[in-house]
Amino acid sequence: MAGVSILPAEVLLSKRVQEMVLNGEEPPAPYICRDDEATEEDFSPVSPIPVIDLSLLSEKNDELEKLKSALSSWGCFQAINHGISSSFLNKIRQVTREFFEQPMEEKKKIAKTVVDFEGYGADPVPEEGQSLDWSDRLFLDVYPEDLRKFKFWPENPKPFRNVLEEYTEKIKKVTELTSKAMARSLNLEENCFLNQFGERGPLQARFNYYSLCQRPDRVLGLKPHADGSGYTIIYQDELGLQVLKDDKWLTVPNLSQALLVLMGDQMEIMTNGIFKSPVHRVLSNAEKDRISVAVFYTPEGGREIGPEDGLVSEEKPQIFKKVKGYADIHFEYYQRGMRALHIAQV
Ligand SMILES: O=C(O)CCC(=O)C(=O)O
Ligand SMILES: [Fe+2]
Repeated sequence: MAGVSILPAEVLLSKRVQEMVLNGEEPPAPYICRDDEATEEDFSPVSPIPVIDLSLLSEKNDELEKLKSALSSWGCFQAINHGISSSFLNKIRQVTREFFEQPMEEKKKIAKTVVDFEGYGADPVPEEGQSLDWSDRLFLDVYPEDLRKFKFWPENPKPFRNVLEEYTEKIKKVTELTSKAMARSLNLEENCFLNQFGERGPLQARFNYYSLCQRPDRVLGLKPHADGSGYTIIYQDELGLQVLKDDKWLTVPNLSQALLVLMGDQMEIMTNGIFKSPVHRVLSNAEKDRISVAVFYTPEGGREIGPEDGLVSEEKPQIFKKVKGYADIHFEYYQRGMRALHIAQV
């Protein structure tokens, strides 16, 4: 292979993918993670991920049943009528795109190091042998408000900060509505999941920029993983996200008004395995760049979470035990390219 890179991941991760693309560089070896011939499957038609109308979930009706079925089989659904207008979603899209379009010097004002989480850059360096993602990120803690570190919030584009503050408030409402509806769909007291998350259950926003790639058959925008969150709410502006279902990669449709609600491992634990935390990944694309904004909703770190009592019985034995600090354990495994859910198994 021409131009095999001997640069260690630390060095590569201190350089932005967007810079390499602008310089016309081919993906260096640590990014190469695919030599399969999966490209035909890659561009398979979008899949029938259930669409749930959040405005219909306040009553007991078919929509609740649909929600339960979606989360038990797919582990995700496309939420519509979630209370965030398309014009506001457009604003989030615009400030995200404008942020990444700025010159590198501007973005580097809020650069993170390769060991940090918050700020602009790449994920922390994974364990040796793990491939790198063909994407750049801006990661920010957005809730609770007193945990915001404004030194990492972009000053430009100017509206970024206000738009993100408003988006956080709106997403917080979506999590309240969704958490209650999920509980009711399982015949549980509606606040049970919210109580497990805790009042200060954090929201973290990850703005992802997936640059064009001339070798989409060799790299991934984001490697296969399941989220360590309670659940994650994703806005995307182009196709690329795929969910693994019955051993097949299925593309999440790009509905302009929808938000994808995707279960993380901690909801799988809290529902005693009824809701599934799906493995997902993001493809690279040679023709269209892509942004997504993923907001992770996670139980407070110091709290013990576990299966709801109402979901455990003689017929449905407890399959997960109570765990604390799961997100950190998840991350350690993620860095090794592994899932962590087994550590919570009984
Ligand atoms: O970019 C996406 O659509 C998904 C992002 C994602 O899975 C993540 O940030 O964990
Ligand atoms: Fe994810």
